[in-house]
Amino acid sequence: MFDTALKPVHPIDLRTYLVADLATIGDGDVVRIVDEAVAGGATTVQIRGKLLSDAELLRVVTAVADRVDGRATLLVNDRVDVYLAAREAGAAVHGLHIGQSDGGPLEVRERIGAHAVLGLSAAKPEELAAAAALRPGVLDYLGVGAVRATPTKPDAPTPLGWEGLARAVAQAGPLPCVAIGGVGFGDAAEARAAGASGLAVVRAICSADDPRAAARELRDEWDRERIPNVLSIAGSDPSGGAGIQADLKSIQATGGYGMAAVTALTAQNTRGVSGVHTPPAEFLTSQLDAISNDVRIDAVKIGMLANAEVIQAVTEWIAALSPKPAVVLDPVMIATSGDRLLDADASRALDGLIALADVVTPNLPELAALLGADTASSWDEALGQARELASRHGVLVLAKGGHLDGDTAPDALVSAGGVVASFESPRIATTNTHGTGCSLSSALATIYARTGRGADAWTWSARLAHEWIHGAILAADALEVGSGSGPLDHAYATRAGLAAPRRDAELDAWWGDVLPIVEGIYGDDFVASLGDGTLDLARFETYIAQDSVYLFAYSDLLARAAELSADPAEKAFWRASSEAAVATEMELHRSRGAGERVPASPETEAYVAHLERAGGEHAVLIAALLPCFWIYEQVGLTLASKNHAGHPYGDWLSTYGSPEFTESTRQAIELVQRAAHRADRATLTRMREAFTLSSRHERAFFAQA
Ligand SMILES: Nc1ncnc2c1ncn2[C@@H]1O[C@H](COP(=O)(O)OP(=O)(O)OP(=O)(O)O)[C@@H](O)[C@H]1O
Ligand SMILES: Cc1ncc(CO)c(N)n1
Ligand SMILES: [Mg+2]
Repeated sequence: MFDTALKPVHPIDLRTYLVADLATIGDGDVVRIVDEAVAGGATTVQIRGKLLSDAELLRVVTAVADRVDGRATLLVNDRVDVYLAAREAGAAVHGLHIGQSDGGPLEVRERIGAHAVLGLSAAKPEELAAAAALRPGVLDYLGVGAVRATPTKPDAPTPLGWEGLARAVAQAGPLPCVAIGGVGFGDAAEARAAGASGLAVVRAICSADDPRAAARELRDEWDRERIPNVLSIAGSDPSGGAGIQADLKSIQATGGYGMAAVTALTAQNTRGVSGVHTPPAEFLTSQLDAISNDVRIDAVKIGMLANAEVIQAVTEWIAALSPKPAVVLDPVMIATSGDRLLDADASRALDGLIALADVVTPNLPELAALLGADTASSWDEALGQARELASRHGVLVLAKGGHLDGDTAPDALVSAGGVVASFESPRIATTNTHGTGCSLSSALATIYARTGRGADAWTWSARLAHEWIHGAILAADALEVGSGSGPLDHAYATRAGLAAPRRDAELDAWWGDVLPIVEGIYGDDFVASLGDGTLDLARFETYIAQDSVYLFAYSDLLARAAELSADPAEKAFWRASSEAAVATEMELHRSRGAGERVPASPETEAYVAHLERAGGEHAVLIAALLPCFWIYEQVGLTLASKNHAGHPYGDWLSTYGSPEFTESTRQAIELVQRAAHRADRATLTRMREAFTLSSRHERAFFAQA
């Protein structure tokens, strides 16, 4: 028997929400359809029977509840009496979903008690604001739509579209929202980008020949974070610091399933390479065929290739793959020890393989060798060479500055058009950097395969890979491997988790949560046209006027973060950020002659209200403040390459694409990360929710213009 008095332990799972609409199902077998859908992965089921009498609906609900028996959240549409009667009868039914006209949520909540689930349909700004203003515990979620015009809800107001959904989700405040109305297969990415917590479908499952397969497909699409299968094609380094050994550790550490085909065997340790044995290239082809004949390959990382025959074998095998996986080529030529790992005459053969890669990750000597040029002596020179290589092969180049001296270790993602994004971090004073390049390229391939979608996926993946490798190098000195240039600690995040709950991966996970929302921001025409300068000036001024209102409130909240900070250095950072926010705002608006302050829009009000709500608790407040740094920095970095003299919005692009803003973002990330280390589980959950909510508000803020 299912105890409906107990609220589901976890918040309601809206990911794959089936509306079993009896009018659509007609004389189909609703119990079978629901049972199949739940078996396929439907997480919540709503029984809707507009034309049935209470008695008829009760019979259906009871029958479905008996079959589902708590394997999914079961809700009744509209009919409070039917829900209460079913619960009285001990049926496994959790609650209700009501419309705007079905009596207010407060009365319904009174009648069904605190533990039942209650969802409400909402779409218009006033409906959303009213729902968000209710005290916690009245509503559990909102059904927001119709996203598209749909025959099953002919009386719905004009469709929201995806940007309308994003605005609605932001105005819903802390309430999770399920997107409904004309949505189905292929919509998960957009719905996630809008900040929704799931997709509600009618026909996609009710009218499917195979409801289980339909539900499974919707669920898999929503859970897009598959574990990617990543294949390393590289050499063996028995000391474990580089080659396939490092690749497998890196792939696993960054969320993939690692496989490896061996191109060459080296006799190697932390002091150098004492021998190389390269089996016949035909045997490599046998290894590769064994994999591609059996395993879905999501990404390939190519490392040491040894000679021209091996390069040819790999080129032919990659060219024949269909569908083509993401390909990262680490052009390994010289080991950290200086020993050659690629025959001198083989560099030319590499050109054919580079053309098949998505990203090439040369260090400075390799970059020069690929161009037949001298090794760059400065970072700017290296960037020029990277751009040359990118345009020659139509490939992205992740130029690595590890070999430079100086107090930072810069990396940069470069395309034929120039620098797409750069990632600076302090150079770590250690000699244990054996295999950093192998590890970085494997991490990049894996993170891309795990999270990559859309135009800037390589940028985010490169950023996450860069942050991951930084942690692995920082942790290297704790290892005791060899007397030369030692390896990294690829397992640092997991190892740390074993000892004390270090949560470096925590913010990676938070960023993963909001990645789709950030992608949505890139997809909105406001940001795209801001970047290429075609944005209508009036729209930009609307945005800037609201930004002025927001920055004033935001600077107060940064000052509050300073007050709440215990650590003097942290206090100083938030206070400086508060002053910078006002200064930025004054500068941007003064230079544009913005008039007096305009009243706050609903989006601005909702965002500031959210930050105010977070303002009581230091850790939650700084988590809520972080997206304004991090998302603006990402947008700024991504648009930076579109900046030029005379760009109509060059001031905005320069502000948010500047190294100073990147540095303050990095500091803000570190401070929130530190607070996350100290937080207990409940606080961490509140921090993560605040971070996600702010990200939604960021998207709505851009979209309002
Ligand atoms: N001392 C350091 N401090 C911080 N980051 C570093 C340091 N050395 C290397 N890195 C980073 O490690 C990554 C690999 O860069 P590097 O130039 O070492 O590649 P590589 O020479 O191909 O490495 P290897 O050939 O040993 O695998 C880059 O992201 C770089 O910024
Ligand atoms: C096998 C192998 N591949 C790559 C490198 C590059 O570091 C290395 N040292 N050894
Ligand atoms: Mg290397």
